[in-house]
Amino acid sequence: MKLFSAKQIYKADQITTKKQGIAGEELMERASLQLFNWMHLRMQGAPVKIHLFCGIGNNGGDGIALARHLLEHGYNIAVYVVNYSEKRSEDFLINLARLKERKCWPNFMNSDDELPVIGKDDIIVDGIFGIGINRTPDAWVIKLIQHLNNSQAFILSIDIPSGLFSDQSPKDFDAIIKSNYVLSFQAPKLTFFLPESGPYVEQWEALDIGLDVDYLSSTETAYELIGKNEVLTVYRPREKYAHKGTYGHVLILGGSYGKIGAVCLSSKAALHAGCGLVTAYLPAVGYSILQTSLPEIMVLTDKDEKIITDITFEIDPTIIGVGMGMGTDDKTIMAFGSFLKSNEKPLVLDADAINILSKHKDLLKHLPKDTILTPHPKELERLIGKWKNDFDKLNKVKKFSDQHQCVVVIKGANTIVVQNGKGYVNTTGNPGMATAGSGDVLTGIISGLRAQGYSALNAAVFGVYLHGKAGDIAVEKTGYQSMVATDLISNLGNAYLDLFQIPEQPQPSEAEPEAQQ
Ligand SMILES: NC(=O)C1=CN([C@@H]2O[C@H](COP(=O)(O)OP(=O)(O)OC[C@H]3O[C@@H](n4cnc5c(N)ncnc54)[C@H](OP(=O)(O)O)[C@@H]3O)[C@@H](O)[C@H]2O)[C@@H](O)CC1
Ligand SMILES: Nc1ncnc2c1ncn2[C@@H]1O[C@H](COP(=O)(O)OP(=O)(O)O)[C@@H](O)[C@H]1O
Ligand SMILES: [K+]
Repeated sequence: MKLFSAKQIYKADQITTKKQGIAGEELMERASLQLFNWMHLRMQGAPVKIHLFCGIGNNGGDGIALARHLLEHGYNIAVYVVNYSEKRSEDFLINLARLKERKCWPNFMNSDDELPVIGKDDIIVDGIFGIGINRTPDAWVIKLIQHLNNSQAFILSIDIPSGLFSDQSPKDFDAIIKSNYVLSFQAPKLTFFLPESGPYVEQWEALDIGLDVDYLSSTETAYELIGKNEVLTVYRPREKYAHKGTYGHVLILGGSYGKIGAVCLSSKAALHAGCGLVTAYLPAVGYSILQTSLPEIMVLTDKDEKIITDITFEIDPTIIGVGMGMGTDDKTIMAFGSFLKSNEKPLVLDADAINILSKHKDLLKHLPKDTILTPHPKELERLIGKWKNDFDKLNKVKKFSDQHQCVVVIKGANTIVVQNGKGYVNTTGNPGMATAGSGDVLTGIISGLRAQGYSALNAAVFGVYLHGKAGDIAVEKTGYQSMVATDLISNLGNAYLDLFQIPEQPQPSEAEPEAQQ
């Protein structure tokens, strides 16, 4: 699903009204009817108090139009106009007049007004600011936002939580509505998925308001949301006459004394991701551990007992995954440096391989094109330096990936894969995955996919999706706290199977007569 910028949404709005020959207020009417239908379906006329807080722009206009529909269906509403500017939008004014015609008089709130009492079982509709916010709100509006956040009432935001900017980071995090549910027009916004602003969106849903389909489908966006539909388009089916050579040979290179487990996890994950062969290359101490615990995996050892000191081998792998548990001993750095200078195989680099690159930036020029790097936030900071906020981080990563022609996997709650100036935002995964070794599993999965012939970008995007999906399936049996990295590997098969599961269709109830032929 495309993640449009505010500029693109305004453009879609313009093109839609022009092509469909409708006025802006008709589009607002469509939007507010969608909001109303969503609420009415769930509330079925329940007499719960609904407080609608509306700004003076089009987001407020949506709120005022929604208030009219709720009123006409007998809902118990209170409408407030948050009067933060004199510049009211035209469509807001049209809808305000329509509401007044129905004898509903909003409460006009100004800076020195008392804050309204809100019960914790009430519902708040947040239509204060939409994607048109362009500066930090005034202090009294921030006070109102805080008051709503502290009310414990359920908050339903129109389009975007008020105070969040769709394409940049807010400066004041006290000035943002903490939404329980966001009904976002046409598509969600990138900001819903970033670590700083994501916590303001508990749940979201996109409402189709019929924006021009040609514009939406032909417009390139800087970010895309990755779900099942998107990964199904890259999935490569297994062929009947295939043999293990068809699916590539992964070499997993890493480990040090006390961290052999990292190599075990990556190697096993690569195999479960479907590659034909896996060899692990690790310090001698790891030999028996690997051969005993993972009989399907071949092992090569360094001459050193505890660390990697020399990376040379006779085998011909399809792709090499490096860095898990490897350490940053001087001898390992030397070995990794000379390996990079002579290597021509595609690479997936994680953990200490990234840490070494961060300290020895001269080595970056030896990365083969399309190398995949999978840093967690600390490793990323070592690699690209500190960032001011999430948007600054994304821009820095795009620059780094362009400069070094690589794919960067920004790991986190919504992992984002970056290549060629575009970001792919993953939707699977859960906090149970914040556990030792889950990153090692991801490197293994991506390496396993790359070996099977997936492009670097597709291996990263699909690998991140499968990893998260395996976590989502695993958590149903383990719960968040007791999930461990091995559970991700055990559920990788289920994650593959889930790709082809069709959601169950609701069955007609027995009471309903069957349709006549
Ligand atoms: N195609 C779609 O998706 C459709 C979208 N629709 C809806 O339109 C919404 C966008 O509406 P919008 O452009 O009128 O902006 P909105 O967010 O209501 O802000 C109002 C104005 O306030 C101002 N302002 C900004 N920051 C401020 C601040 N801190 N303190 C004080 N003032 C501030 C600023 O004006 P300025 O003062 O800068 O001139 C701004 O213009 C969108 O989110 C969706 O709900 C639907 O109606 C149907 C189709
Ligand atoms: N809250 C979360 N939601 C979803 N995924 C998460 C969350 N926390 C961590 N993960 C995922 O778990 C993995 C952790 O990687 P990493 O920190 O490198 O672990 P390790 O070094 O222990 O192997 C990443 O793929 C990350 O995206
Ligand atoms: K809003």
